[in-house]
Amino acid sequence: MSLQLRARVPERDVELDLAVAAGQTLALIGPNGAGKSTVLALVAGTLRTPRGRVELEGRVLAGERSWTPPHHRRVTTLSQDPVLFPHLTARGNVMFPLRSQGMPRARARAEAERWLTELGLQELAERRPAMLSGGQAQRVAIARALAADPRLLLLDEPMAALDIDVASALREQLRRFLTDRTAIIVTHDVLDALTLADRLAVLEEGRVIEQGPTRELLTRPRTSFTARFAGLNLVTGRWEDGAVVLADGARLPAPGPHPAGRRVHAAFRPSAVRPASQGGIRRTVTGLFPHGDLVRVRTEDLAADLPPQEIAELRLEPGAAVHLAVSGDAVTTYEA
Ligand SMILES: Nc1ncnc2c1ncn2[C@@H]1O[C@H](COP(=O)(O)OP(=O)(O)OP(=O)(O)O)[C@@H](O)[C@H]1O
Repeated sequence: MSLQLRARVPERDVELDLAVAAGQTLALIGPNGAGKSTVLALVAGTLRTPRGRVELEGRVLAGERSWTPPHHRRVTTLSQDPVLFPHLTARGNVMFPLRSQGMPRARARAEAERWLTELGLQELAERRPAMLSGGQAQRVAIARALAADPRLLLLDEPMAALDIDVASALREQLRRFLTDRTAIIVTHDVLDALTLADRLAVLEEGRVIEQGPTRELLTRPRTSFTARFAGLNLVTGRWEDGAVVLADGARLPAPGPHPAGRRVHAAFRPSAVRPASQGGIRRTVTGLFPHGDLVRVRTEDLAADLPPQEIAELRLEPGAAVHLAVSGDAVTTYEA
């Protein structure tokens, strides 16, 4: 393992045990206040706790008797808001960490040029941050972060402030750069997790509630937060004769088989859920939300994506009862 973190921060009710293998990217996801920023702060060294241990590439950065200050950790943070030096040009910003590491000026300049070119910024090398767009400034920040050759890169929602097209281009560039680097990314975006992260850790109330390979977790989620992040419905029940029987007795026909009576999860997309004239799963509508050219109908625990015409015909509105059916071949089942 390249990074190992084991820490308790009692004043935040956070207790974590996380590891990232060398060359891998771990995505941290979870609701507000789950502890994601706390992890980044512990690793970057901006938060110190007596009950914590952080090891990077076999070196103890924080332990009972040792402490490496943030600027000696070779850990670089890239946040949503690129913090560039306003008085330096784009090139000057990228050169800065290299010069601080003692690199001679001419070599630092050549290195900076190389990274600016990698990120398609060669034309903007002379510009100061005030003359750059948000996306350009973020690319300069990435060039600066990568030029410093960190042992670990911490990405704190790096695309959150950018518009969709810019974010998508930048995500692709980050994907290339992260291929063999060790990194942690905090994100609320499933695309970031899918394209950038080898593994996913789900945090809730200061604890890791689920972790594993990204694709595995996003196709077979085990918690409602992960399912929602993956855009899936998740229900749990007992397996009986080709169906998952939910707590309220509703039957969800699904592919198996599983041992009779075994507790199983069933995951399926909201687009696989249809209104049923009768029978099916009876639920109450809790909210309606625009979703592309469809409307996402939310109930207590299930979501269905339906055309607006159908919403009107069925008079679906918050508080209305609805019967739902799920096409069995769209359901994935796995043991709980
Ligand atoms: N400076 C602080 N002092 C004390 N408690 C804090 C501080 N910062 C955060 N906390 C608490 O620590 C817990 C974890 O917060 P943290 O900021 O790590 O969550 P997060 O997952 O990053 O949330 P968000 O998605 O809102 O950024 C929360 O209960 C929060 O209230």
